[in-house]
Amino acid sequence: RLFYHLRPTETYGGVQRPPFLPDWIPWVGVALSMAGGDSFFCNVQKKYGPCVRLTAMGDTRIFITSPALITYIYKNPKAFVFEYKRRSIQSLVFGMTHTVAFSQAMSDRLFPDHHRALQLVNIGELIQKYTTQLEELVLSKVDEADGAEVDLFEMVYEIIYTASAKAFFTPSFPARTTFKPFIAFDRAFPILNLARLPITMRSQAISAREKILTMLEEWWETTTELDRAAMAPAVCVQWEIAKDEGWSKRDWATVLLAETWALEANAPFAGLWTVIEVLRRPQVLASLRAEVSSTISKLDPPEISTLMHLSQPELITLLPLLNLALQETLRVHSSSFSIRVAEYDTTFPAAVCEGRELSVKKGEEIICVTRPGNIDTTGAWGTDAEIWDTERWIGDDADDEKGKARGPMFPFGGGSSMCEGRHFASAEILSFLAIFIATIDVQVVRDTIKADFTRIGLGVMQPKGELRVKMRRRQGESKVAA
Ligand code: HEM
Repeated sequence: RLFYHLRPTETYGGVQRPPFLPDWIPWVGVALSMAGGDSFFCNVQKKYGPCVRLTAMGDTRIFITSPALITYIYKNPKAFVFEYKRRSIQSLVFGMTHTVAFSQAMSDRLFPDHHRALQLVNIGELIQKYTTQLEELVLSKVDEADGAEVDLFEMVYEIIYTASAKAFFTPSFPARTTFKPFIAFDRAFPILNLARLPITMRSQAISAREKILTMLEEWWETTTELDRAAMAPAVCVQWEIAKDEGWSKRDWATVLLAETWALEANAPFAGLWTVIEVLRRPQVLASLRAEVSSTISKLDPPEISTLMHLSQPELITLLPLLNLALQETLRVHSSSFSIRVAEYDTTFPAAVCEGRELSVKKGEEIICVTRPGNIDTTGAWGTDAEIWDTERWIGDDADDEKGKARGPMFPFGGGSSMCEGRHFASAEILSFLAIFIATIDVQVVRDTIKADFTRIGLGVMQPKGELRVKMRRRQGESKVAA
């Protein structure tokens, strides 16, 4: 630190550069501190401001933590671009051939067509397919458990994984056999993403990826033309491009893997965290149950199935409390790094940088660290920002006497690269929560669940620990059981 303070202030084009944070471990830099918990970025922000340069795992990049600066980045998509990173992740992490990942077809067709296919107007049927799968799975799993002790974490993850994968990729998708290999690939994701790690240190992670790619490739070979036509619109549009461009079977499998990861890496954990938080608060559970029951009673027929098959906007309107519980989960349990690359030399204006301009060089990577703003107890969300509390959303605005402090949050990123799957994800999680709350009685036996900070920056955080429960179908819910 002393060394840092003795260095003259660095400038570029006459403008001050973002301060460079010192570190002591060559190459690894601050990576270990970063993965140690929330205090790292909170302390950095307090000491050096909302924009710093850090070295972690061989890369020096700009990290920004203030909502004002993050919003500025999202509002300037021509200056700060995600596309290059999206292509390189497709190649580095999912294993696509470099020439295909950087081909014209990706930018001209795949990215825009995929974006369109996931818009709200195009996912109605997909949501129906998902909820049909989900309903069957939830009820059969709970009947199977029949009061015996189970690991709720594993059960919920497997249910959402299976229902969403079968909705996207048709019931032919081998959810049962790919489940564990997919988890192994997901665990390998952070290592695969380290471009500068020597290949020998990435070999285990690459094997995990190759295993799931082979399974996806072999499954695709068994699908019929009818199956292929019944895939989610987002899959169909990409398959058309793969055929037109003559991509290899392996490259096509990497597209399927990227789709599976987008689908399964965040949403199931958002559902799971909401269940965990609700089970820890019996009063919240009672209010949510009352909301779901009262909504079901007004439907025709008055059954959980009718509720689950509503559209995403209808679910949000009819289940406002449940939606607030989900929003609170996204606030407290997400940790996203939204990555952009500077297209040209530019300057962050003083107005969004605590009164001083900071220069950015062409090609530099900028990481929008979205979490500190959500949980900073001295920030916009108030002194209890670290606590999951649906009450903070009640009331018209932050000044309302019932309402608590509220600030901005970016669980789905922002600007032109905002998450394309957010509408599907919201319907997916809400209908899962509705059926879980309406149909199941849960008795928690052991809850040692905590957040795993080692996966910082990858979206909804993953839980570690155990959630052992006993569960049964709720008594007296004949309409539901029907
Ligand atoms: C709770 C669930 C989810 C969360 C929290 C989440 C979060 C995010 C975040 C933070 C980004 C980066 C945005 C940015 O940098 O501005 C992103 C991008 C993306 N997400 Fe999601 N996501 C979720 C579910 C999904 C689902 C279900 C899909 C699709 C099946 C999906 C598809 C995508 C795609 C394609 C992108 C890249 C967008 C682009 O480059 O333009 N996501 N997501």
